[in-house]
Amino acid sequence: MALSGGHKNRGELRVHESLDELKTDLADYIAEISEASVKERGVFAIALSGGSLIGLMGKLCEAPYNKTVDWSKWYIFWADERVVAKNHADSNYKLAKDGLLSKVPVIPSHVHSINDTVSAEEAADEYEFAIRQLVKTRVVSVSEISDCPKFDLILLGLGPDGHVASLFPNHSALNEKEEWVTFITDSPNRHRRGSHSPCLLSILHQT
Ligand SMILES: O=C(O)[C@H](O)[C@@H](O)[C@H](O)[C@H](O)COP(=O)(O)O
Repeated sequence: MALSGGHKNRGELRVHESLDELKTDLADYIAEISEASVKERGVFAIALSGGSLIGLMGKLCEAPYNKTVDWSKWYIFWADERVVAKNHADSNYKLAKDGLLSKVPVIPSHVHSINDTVSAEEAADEYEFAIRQLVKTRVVSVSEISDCPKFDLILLGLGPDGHVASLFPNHSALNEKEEWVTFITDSPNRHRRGSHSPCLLSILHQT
């Protein structure tokens, strides 16, 4: 693994020689952050996205992580979700459930998926409300400089055009300042995944 970067406060860039090395490093990294959060706050709040991420997290389902990670302290959220049923092939919840959550002992009530039985607008409002409640009880921390939620870890893939979650470069959704969760009606992602997944929900604010 090569490390580069070094810009103050810009984080660290890790370049891996192989997919296997990347998967191991990612599992180690997540396990480390989880342990530190549980030690400091008693819980670990993680937000997932879709794409290749869940496949890359696969080692967490294997030894030693499946036994050493304190799964009972995990609270799981989605950085973005498609407006499809939870059992639809395009659902980011289904992706995570099949590839990770059904294979480790997370507590079902700690899995905060987006409601697929109401309209997308209602689901966004409901999700924001749920996060606000969990900020109040400090399951999700709060930013020191605003009232925005601060997850212990947000894992995002990066699309070829630079999009993360369902936030695309220059999209008007990037100007949203008030809502924590929003319904994006004209996401370019719909063209990538086909007409079954026209819209997405994204958590916008994290400081
Ligand atoms: O719902 C989605 O499509 C994802 O949340 C999306 O934001 C993904 O993370 C990026 O498109 C990167 O995808 P890859 O990891 O497959 O490159």
